[in-house]
Amino acid sequence: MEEVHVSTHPLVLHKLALLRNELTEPKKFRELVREIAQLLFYEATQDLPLAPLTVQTPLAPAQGYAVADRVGVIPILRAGLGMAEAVVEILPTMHVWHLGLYRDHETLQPVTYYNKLPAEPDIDISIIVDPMLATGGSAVAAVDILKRWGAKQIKFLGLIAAPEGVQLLRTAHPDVAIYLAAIDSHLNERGYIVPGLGDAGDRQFGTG
Ligand SMILES: O=P(O)(O)OC[C@H]1O[C@H](OP(=O)(O)OP(=O)(O)O)[C@H](O)[C@@H]1O
Ligand SMILES: O=c1cc[nH]c(=O)[nH]1
Ligand SMILES: [Mg+2]
Repeated sequence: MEEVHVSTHPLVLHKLALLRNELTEPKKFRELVREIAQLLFYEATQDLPLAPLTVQTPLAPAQGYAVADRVGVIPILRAGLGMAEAVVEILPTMHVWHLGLYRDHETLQPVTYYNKLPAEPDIDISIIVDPMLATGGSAVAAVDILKRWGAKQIKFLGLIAAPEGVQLLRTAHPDVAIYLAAIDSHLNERGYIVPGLGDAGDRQFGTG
């Protein structure tokens, strides 16, 4: 069973409070999503394998390292887009494969509307990014799709989860490590995380 990592980093906690604030407007909200995603990505990539290499400095050869595995980020549209752009800034060699899933407002079940994965997996580590892990239906569906595709090592990177979503994802896919900024109290009757931050897609894109 993989771990659930909930960040305790002061910068993450500081920025998370700003992100939750209902007065934070979309421009600032997108900036905070980007910054928190980068901090969590740093934590989620602590175990990336390295290959040694030699570089020539202006003075002498120096021992260095390069990330050895091919890493891919899979944003769940729409809300995962800002997180994907943020992590690619840190590791520009990453491939980005988009998955479109939305949650039906009545049934709360995920509906797949876009899948841009290539025929064969071309990455060693797949990192799914989506700010909200609510019922967990979307995350489980995304992992199902990646596993059917042939992905071996999968991580989930989110901002805020409900206990229900963490439980569902861990039960369905115990081999997926989960990285979060917070696990909140519960889901309300409409499937929203409480206290959460509202609708992450709407708050990033000014819709809703
Ligand atoms: O854990 P779940 O209950 O499946 O809910 C989480 C999903 O809901 C949100 O997406 P939404 O359906 O609002 O789509 P959007 O990103 O296009 O706004 C969120 O970004 C997750 O993808
Ligand atoms: O609280 C929630 C739950 C699902 N999706 C969101 O954007 N927010
Ligand atoms: Mg939404």
